[in-house]
Amino acid sequence: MIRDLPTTSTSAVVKELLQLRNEVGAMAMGRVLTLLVSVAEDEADDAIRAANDATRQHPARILVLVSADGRGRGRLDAQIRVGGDAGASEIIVLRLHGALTGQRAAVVTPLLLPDSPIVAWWPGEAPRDVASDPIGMMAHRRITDAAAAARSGVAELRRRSSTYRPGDTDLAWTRITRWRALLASTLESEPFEPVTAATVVAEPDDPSAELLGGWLAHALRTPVSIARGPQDCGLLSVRLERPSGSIDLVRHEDGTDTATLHRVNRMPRLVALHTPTLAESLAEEVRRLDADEVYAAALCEGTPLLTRRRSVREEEPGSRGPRPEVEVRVEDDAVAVAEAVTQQLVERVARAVSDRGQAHVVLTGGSMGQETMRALAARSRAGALSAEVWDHVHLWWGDERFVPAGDDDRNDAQADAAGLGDLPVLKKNIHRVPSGRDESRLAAAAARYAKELAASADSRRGSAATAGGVEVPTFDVVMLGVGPDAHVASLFPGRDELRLTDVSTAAVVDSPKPPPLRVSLTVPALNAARAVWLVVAGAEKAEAVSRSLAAYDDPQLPASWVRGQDETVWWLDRQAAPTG
Ligand SMILES: O=C(O)[C@H](O)[C@@H](O)[C@H](O)[C@H](O)COP(=O)(O)O
Repeated sequence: MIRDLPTTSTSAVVKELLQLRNEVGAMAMGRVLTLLVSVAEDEADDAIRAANDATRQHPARILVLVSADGRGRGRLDAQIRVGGDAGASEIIVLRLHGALTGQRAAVVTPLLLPDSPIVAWWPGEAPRDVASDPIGMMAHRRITDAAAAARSGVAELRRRSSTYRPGDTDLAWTRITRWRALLASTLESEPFEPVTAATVVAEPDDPSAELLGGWLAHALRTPVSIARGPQDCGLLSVRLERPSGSIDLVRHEDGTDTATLHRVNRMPRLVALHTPTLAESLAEEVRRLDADEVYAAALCEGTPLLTRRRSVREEEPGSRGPRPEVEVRVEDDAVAVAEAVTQQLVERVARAVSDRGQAHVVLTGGSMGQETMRALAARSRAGALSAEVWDHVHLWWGDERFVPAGDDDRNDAQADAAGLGDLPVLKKNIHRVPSGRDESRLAAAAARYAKELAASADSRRGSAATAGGVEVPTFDVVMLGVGPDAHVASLFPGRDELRLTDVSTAAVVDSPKPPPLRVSLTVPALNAARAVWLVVAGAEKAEAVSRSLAAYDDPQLPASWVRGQDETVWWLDRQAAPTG
């Protein structure tokens, strides 16, 4: 039953309410909780809906104070809903106009039940100090939502922290309950090792990430950094570093409410990671009346300890201005492409060694990986670079198939067969990706490769500052073959690995191109290179090439994500080159 009372008074509302309760058969009002909602007009409908849903599981009266229009004469419009129209209880909506907007506590007091608990909720903007606000002062608990504030969510949390009083809570905190539960249960299982550092990756200015980081910093007494992920990605991943390797909880961005938990020596585990709706979060908070001490510690003691990192891939398309320049070079056929590429490669290597004392080159697998290795071996045999130069050359792979050492399927074995052994490179400078066949060992292999990359990271990239992040040598040249689906390395279309921003390697399972298990460098690791060269031949690649050239960070076209710091070159044969 719904009763509208336009231009009314609080005493008239009380009278009407008593009468309605009699008519519909009043529910027991004894100790029922009152949810006091303070909201602006444009947010009122959503808030009432969420409050109604939330209190279906946990019966409560809902008293909504809508600040309609602050100008003009004071006026009160009311609406009362009881029975079926009010879910589990009763809803009283009070629309305040003019001077009455400043007297919300006085308006609402006659409608409160003696001795019954009060929870105050500000779905949008909240007062600076909620506990000192007249409405907040009446309440046992005060629920804010930093994510809904008009100003920066992180700045809003700082306010909450500086004015915190027991009983305060924030829905940005409630939204991470499941994250906390998953991380806590992972740490409670073997191996019981201390966490030495942690990183939370999230969209910029995400208050939930801030609170999760604060919780980790306080609970684990460890350095925690917040790294920027792509705009609008929400809370993306958490990495906990331990001596035996890291734990990574990575949310899937495909709307499935799932995540993958990666741990050393364990199979990656698919876990449910539901992001609660507004009503669900509210229901969780309405359920308790005691102060949330864990929230208090995360907010007040943890968040001030956080450090901030910019991810290497700093912003998303659109916010980054025009697409970076790429160069396209076309040769007659695959052999000519390999010739041209390796001619440039030896020049770059010589220059790098003379300028910086070493050269780091990333090799590709696939058909062009073999073609370029054959050409490079021939150049080396012809004396293209002196032994002193070769002594300072490091070779890496952009990806590797996770099969046993020496298996014909391995990219390094194919490079060996194509003449790698003819290059006078020091054995210790040939950085092969760890081999194996067992999926349970894949994450550890990726982690080991990341460690090896980090050990070669030069100081210019600030190894200390990037602990737990993308630590790789500044590659002089990264060569990448491109698949007909536009994959590069083992970064396949639409897959989560493409969006990793703060790890240098990814363990890939279920690769659409066989074999299924692979280790790949990530986009930030590849893009840390001075030069990224996409090396492609064959008509079957033409479509992938032209679509990738026209795109920019398209999740369906991994080749459109890679680019070098100084240059990005597409080396194509005629068949792969776009026509016209
Ligand atoms: O391990 C791999 O499969 C590769 O490293 C892969 O990224 C390759 O470079 C492309 O798939 C192109 O391969 P093709 O040139 O053989 O098509």
